[in-house]
Amino acid sequence: MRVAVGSKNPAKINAVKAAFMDDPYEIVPVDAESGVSEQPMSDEETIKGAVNRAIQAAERAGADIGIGLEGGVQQTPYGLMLCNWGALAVKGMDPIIAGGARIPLPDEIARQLLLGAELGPVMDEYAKKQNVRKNEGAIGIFTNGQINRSDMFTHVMKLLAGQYEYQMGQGKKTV
Ligand SMILES: O=P(O)(O)OP(=O)(O)OP(=O)(O)OC[C@H]1O[C@@H](n2cnc3c(O)ncnc32)[C@H](O)[C@@H]1O
Ligand SMILES: [Mg+2]
Repeated sequence: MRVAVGSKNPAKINAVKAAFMDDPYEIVPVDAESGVSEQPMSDEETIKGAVNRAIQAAERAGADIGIGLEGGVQQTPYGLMLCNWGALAVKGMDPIIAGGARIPLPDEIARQLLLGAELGPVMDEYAKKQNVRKNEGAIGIFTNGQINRSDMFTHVMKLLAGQYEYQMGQGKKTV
């Protein structure tokens, strides 16, 4: 079964591989547009990005299942939180969604995002590293390496794959 992932980011692709490890699955990374801003600023926008990527990835790769993983931030009374969402799309079914772990961003990072900067470059400058977004991610830096971006997306992927299996088991039909 072909599983298309709407991203070429290794932190995301590794997470999809971890959830669809078994033989019948072939993982196909493809470029897909999120259709939302480069830096989504709410859960709603981030979910929309994940769903758009999932649908487009499945279409572009002619795959049975499309996966979209999207990172963003959400303002809360406790600070600007990192938020991450995943979507799994199968033709004829409503997209399945699942959210990732969240932590507040330090004020110094939040301030820059609220002024319009993107988290990727802000994190590289802060950590004095390159491509943090493709490696440990902001979540890896701010959890002292306890949970990296791939771990976090792996959890999201298990939430997606598990809901998909459950719905299939309940006899939900695809058209
Ligand atoms: O190639 P794609 O799949 O687009 O992967 P990406 O790393 O750009 O990831 P997203 O588009 O999902 O994330 C939206 C923005 O937030 C940044 N971002 C999200 N989570 C991050 C993290 O954990 N560490 C660093 N940057 C992150 C990312 O660089 C983008 O600017
Ligand atoms: Mg991006």
